[in-house]
Amino acid sequence: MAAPKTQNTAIVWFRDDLRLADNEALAAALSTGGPLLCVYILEDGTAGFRPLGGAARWWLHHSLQALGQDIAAKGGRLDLFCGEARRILPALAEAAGARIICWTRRYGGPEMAVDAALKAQFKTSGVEAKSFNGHLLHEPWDITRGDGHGFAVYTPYWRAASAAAQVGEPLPAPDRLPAAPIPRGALRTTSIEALALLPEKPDWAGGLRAAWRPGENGAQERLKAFLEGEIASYSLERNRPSADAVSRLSPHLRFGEIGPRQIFAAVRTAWDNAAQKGGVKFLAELGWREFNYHLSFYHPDAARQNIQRRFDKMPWREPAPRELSAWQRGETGYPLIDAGMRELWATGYMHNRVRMVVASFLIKHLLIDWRIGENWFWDTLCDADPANNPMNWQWVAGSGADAAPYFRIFNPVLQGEKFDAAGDYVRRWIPELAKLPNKWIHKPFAAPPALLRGAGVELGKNYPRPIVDLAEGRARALAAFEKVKG
Ligand SMILES: Cc1cc2nc3c(=O)[nH]c(=O)nc-3n(C[C@H](O)[C@H](O)[C@H](O)COP(=O)(O)OP(=O)(O)OC[C@H]3O[C@@H](n4cnc5c(N)ncnc54)[C@H](O)[C@@H]3O)c2cc1C
Repeated sequence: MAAPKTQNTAIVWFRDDLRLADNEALAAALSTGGPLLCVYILEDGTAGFRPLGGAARWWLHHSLQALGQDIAAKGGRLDLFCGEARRILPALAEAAGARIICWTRRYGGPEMAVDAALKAQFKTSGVEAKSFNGHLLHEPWDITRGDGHGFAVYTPYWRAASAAAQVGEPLPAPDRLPAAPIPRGALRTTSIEALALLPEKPDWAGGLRAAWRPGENGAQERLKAFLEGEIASYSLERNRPSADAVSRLSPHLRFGEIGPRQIFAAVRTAWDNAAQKGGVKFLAELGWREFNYHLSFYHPDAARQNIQRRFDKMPWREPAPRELSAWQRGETGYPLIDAGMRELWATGYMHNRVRMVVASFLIKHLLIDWRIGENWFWDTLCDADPANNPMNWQWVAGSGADAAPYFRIFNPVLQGEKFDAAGDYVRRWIPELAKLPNKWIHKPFAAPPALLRGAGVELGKNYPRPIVDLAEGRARALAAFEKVKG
C-alpha cells in the first residue's frame, strides 16, 4: 500500500559514491529535514550494463559493509536491493511516500539512460529526482573547445579544465542520519551475503584482504599517508614500481569512497615546497582520469570499439590458449611482465608503469586484440574502471583518441632495467629469481648456464623460457600495423 506523501521521507540512492563526506546527494536529501532511506541496488542483469569483475565485486562487498556501518553509527540504515533500479526505486518511493530522491551522477551510456528514464518516471509521479556531480571535478560536457566540441588531446583538455571554474570546497560528513522506517509492501531488502559478491570456491581473495582496507575510512587513511609521505617524491619516483611512491587511491576513487574534490582540497592544504612538484604531477594524473571520463562521454562504446576505426582492420592473431594463459599467470619468461601479472593476481592492483608494459607486450609482441587484455584487467583489478580501463588499453594499442603511437613498442627487458634497475620489484613477485645478480634479473634467458645454476634457476622448470622472441614479435607487430596505417 502506498504511504501518504506526508512523511517527508527522502531517498538517497548510493551508486559509485560510497561515502558520507562530500556527498552532495546525501546533503541535499538531509537538508529536506525528513528521515532518510539510504539505498544501494546491485543492478546485475540490467540490459547493457557491464557486469562487475571478480576483484571489483570483492571490493564492493567490503565497501558496502563499511558504508553500512558508517551510516548506522550516525543513526541511519543502508538498505540493499538487487535487480532493476527502474522497477525497485519507483515502488520504493511510493511505498515510503517519498517526496524526493537524490543521487550522484554516473557516466556510462546505459547507466545514463536508466537515470534519465527514472527522472521522467518520477516527474510523472510527483517525486522530485535530483542529481549531483560527485565523481569528477568537472562534468564531461562542461569542458569544451572554442568550437563547442569535446577535446581529443589531453594537454589542451587539462589546460582548459584547470582554467575552468575553481573546484569548490568539499562538504563535511553529516553528524546525524535519521532513518526512515523500512516501507511495508512487496519490496524486500536483501542482505550483503545474499548479494554473493565474494569468491567462495576457491576463495582467492587472501592477497586482496592483506593489501587493502576498502571503505571511506580506508580511503582517508591512504590519502593522509600519501600526503605525509610519498607525495614529496611522487614526480621523481612514480615510475619505479618498487618505490611505493604512488597513492594507491584508485580503487577508493573507483567506488567513490573518496571524491576528486576532496583530494584536490587536501593536496592544496598540504602544499608546501617539498610537496609542490609532486603535487602538480599528482593532480595532472587525476587530470587523466577526468580526461578519460570526458572521452568516454563522447565514445560510450570504447570498451568494445576502436576509437580510431581504422584499427578495425588490424590483423590480430587468434590467441593460442597457452600464450594467453602464460600472460595471465605471469609465466611469459620476461620478469617485469611476470612480476606485474603476479602482482595483479595477488593484490588486484598493478603499478601504472608495469600496466603499460604488460599491455604493450600482449597487444604488440603477442599481437593479441587489446579487448582481450582489457577484459582480463576488468576481471582482476580492484580499480577496474569503466572509463580508465578501456581508454588506457586503447592508449597503449594506439587506437585511442590521444594515444601512444602504435610503433612505440615497450621492450620489457629495457623497461625493467630502466625502472627496476636493482630488480627489487621482480624479486618481490618472483622469488625464484631472487638470487640472480642485477645484470641478469630482467633477462635470465640470456644468463650463463653456470650462473643460473648457482642462483637456483632452472629455465623451463622453475622459471619459464620466453614465450616469444622480442625482435620477432616486434617485427610482426610493425608489419601488422602497416595494414592499418592511415
Ligand atoms: C592498460 C592500463 C589499464 C588501466 N586500467 C585502469 C583502471 O581500470 N582503473 C584505473 O583507475 N586506472 C587504470 N589505469 C591507470 C593507472 O594505471 C591507475 O590509475 C594507477 O596505476 C592507479 O594507481 P594509483 O592510485 O597509485 O595512481 P597515482 O599515480 O597515485 O595517481 C592518482 C590517481 O590518478 C588517476 N590516474 C593515474 N594515472 C592514470 C591514468 N594513466 N589514466 C587515468 N587515471 C590515472 C587515478 O585515479 C589514480 O588513482 C590503467 C592503466 C593502463 C596502462
